[in-house]
Amino acid sequence: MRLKEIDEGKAKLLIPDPEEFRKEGKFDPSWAPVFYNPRMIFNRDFSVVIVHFLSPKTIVDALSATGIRGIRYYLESYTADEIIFNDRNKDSVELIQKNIELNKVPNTKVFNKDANSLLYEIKSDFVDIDPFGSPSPFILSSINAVKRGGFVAYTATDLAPLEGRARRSCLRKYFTFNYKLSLSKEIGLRVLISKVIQESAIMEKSVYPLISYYSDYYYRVFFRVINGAKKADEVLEKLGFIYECQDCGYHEISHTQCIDKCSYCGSKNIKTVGPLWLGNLIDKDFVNGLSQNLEKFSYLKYYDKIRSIVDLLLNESNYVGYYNLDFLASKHKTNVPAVSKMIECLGDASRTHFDTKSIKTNKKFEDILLCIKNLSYYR
Ligand SMILES: C[S@@+](CC[C@H](N)C(=O)[O-])C[C@H]1O[C@@H](n2cnc3c(N)ncnc32)[C@H](O)[C@@H]1O
Repeated sequence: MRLKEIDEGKAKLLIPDPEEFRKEGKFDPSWAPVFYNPRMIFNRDFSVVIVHFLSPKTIVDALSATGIRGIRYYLESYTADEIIFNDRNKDSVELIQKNIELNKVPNTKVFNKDANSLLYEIKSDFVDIDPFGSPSPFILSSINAVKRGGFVAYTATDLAPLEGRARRSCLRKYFTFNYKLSLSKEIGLRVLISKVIQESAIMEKSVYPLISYYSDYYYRVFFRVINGAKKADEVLEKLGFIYECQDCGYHEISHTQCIDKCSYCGSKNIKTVGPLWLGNLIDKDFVNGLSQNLEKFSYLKYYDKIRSIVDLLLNESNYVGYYNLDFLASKHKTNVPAVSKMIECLGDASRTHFDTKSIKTNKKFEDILLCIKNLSYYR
């Protein structure tokens, strides 16, 4: 394999030369013997920031590929004494060794194991799971590997099941009865969180989302892990269901799946999704602290994007209701109002990072419909 040296953040990185694996002028990172995806630089930039504020002393990069994550955590998050790298692919492990040397990372261990077997042998302050597709096969083992009071993060790129487009796959991987709804971008993240909560509860542990978001083609969630059966029971209480009326567009949460009609218009044409997480998607104190000290990461390629998503996450976390304006306008046969006009009309609402055509608000459904109708009339 021919190697090429690139820079990412403060790291120098050897990756398989894409030119060698190009087919008919095209290149996909999965065609190379070791995986390196430049489309995930934002994910890694943001992770470097978040990990800095978590301050773990030991880190496991359980699915390392080139080793870029663990190396960047050492070079840029400035908190870890020891980084453990792992990949079941032998070519990866050879490249990880070279990249560790290139970046002079001390105190490392590199394993060539199945991540699940490794994660049952070790304990760490922070475990990062960044798989191809769903993180579900690694949830139980990764929670097991987190030390008391530690942290775990997951990337999930399998949006089709999470957003309800692949319903059977969602049931298999997340044990959620899912449908594609107008608020499925947010629901997908809540389905993923619900699965992690359920798996943790098996081990009498509970997890709390510190920061979670959607970007490009994936979800990313960082959790704090707490021990104790009682706490696990309390978190499970916050799992539930949500239904969306296919006639009027109203949606409501419920703690039971047995909902037979829309409580706004009485229609029986409703779709119910669950179990899913009904609690907060971020820990406001944690994200506020991160937001106030973000400047030290202004050298990052995606600093501006991190700043804007952090601001949006904080703002939208004040609201529960999620309304896609295209969907509501189609149900009520109005023009689609501009998001800015809807926010102005409601007075108390936010844009959402999930989708540029949706808003978040705690206003009553009647008020939302009134704004849509008035804005449509005056267009
Ligand atoms: C999406 S890539 C990781 C990308 C990397 N974290 C990054 O930021 O560039 C997933 C990696 O997991 C490895 N992998 C897949 N299944 C595994 C398993 N069960 N145990 C260990 N490694 C595995 C693959 O070889 C691949 O290198």
